Amino acid sequence: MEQNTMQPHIRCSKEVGAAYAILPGDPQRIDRVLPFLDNPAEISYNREFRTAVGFFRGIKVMITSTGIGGPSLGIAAEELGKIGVETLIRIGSCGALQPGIKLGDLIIPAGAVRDEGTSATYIDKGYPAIPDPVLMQALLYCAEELGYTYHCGRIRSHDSFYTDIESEVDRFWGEKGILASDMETAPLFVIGGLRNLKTASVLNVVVEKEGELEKAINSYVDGGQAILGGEEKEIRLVLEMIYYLEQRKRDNQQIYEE
Ligand SMILES: O=P(O)(O)O[C@H]1O[C@H](CO)[C@@H](O)[C@H]1O
Ligand SMILES: O=c1cc[nH]c(=O)[nH]1
Repeated sequence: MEQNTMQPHIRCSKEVGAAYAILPGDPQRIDRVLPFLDNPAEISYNREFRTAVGFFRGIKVMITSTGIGGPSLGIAAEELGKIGVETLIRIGSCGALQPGIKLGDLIIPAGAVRDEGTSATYIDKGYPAIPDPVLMQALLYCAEELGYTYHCGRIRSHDSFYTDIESEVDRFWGEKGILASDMETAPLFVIGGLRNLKTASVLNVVVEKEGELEKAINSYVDGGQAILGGEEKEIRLVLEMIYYLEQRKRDNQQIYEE
């Protein structure tokens, strides 16, 4: 498919001209990113895929929601790659699997257990679900600079919420040192690796370990303060990281040209 072809699901083409895409699951999270940007504009909304563009300190970014789960994340990531996006960073929510991780803390995944179906349709489970190392290093640096509480380590991406064994499964992975669960990070990392896209993820904790899942997610939707604070931090962190990367690129170019 030609790169400038209108993509069937995200309904965007190469005309957008952004190298960076920020990926919330929830289309409404885009409303909380737009106040950080200059000249923000929504450019498409089809199914769960809502896209807006804007500028952060002069850098063009697009924000595309991916919906819930690996299949729709996979469609969004593939179509974004086809229109020339090079770097995809998820801003998601997650449930903590370790004690001491609090609502609104940030998780920076260094890898993800591939406990979902989408990435398995691409390649054997032995293929690692890991972020781009440069992006991860930049996220850690910027989180330190911003003074945010974060936890970096392994997470798990899953496909189900309400099976009869959810709590046992969570306990199992918690005992293996897994920090948190979400549904899209592993397929994002795997598809990124296979398609030569740079990927990373930042997750906001919306359920504490063995917390009441439904109550906690209702509280997020209803505007729970700690959780919304975490969301604002993940947005700011990712934007600062994009700026930091662009500054570094510019400095390196200057050194090269001198
Ligand atoms: O808040 P988002 O980014 O959608 O992420 C999490 O929330 C959804 C489930 O409530 C899943 O998509 C999960 O990964
Ligand atoms: O356990 C959880 C909690 C929030 N979101 C998820 O994807 N999983």
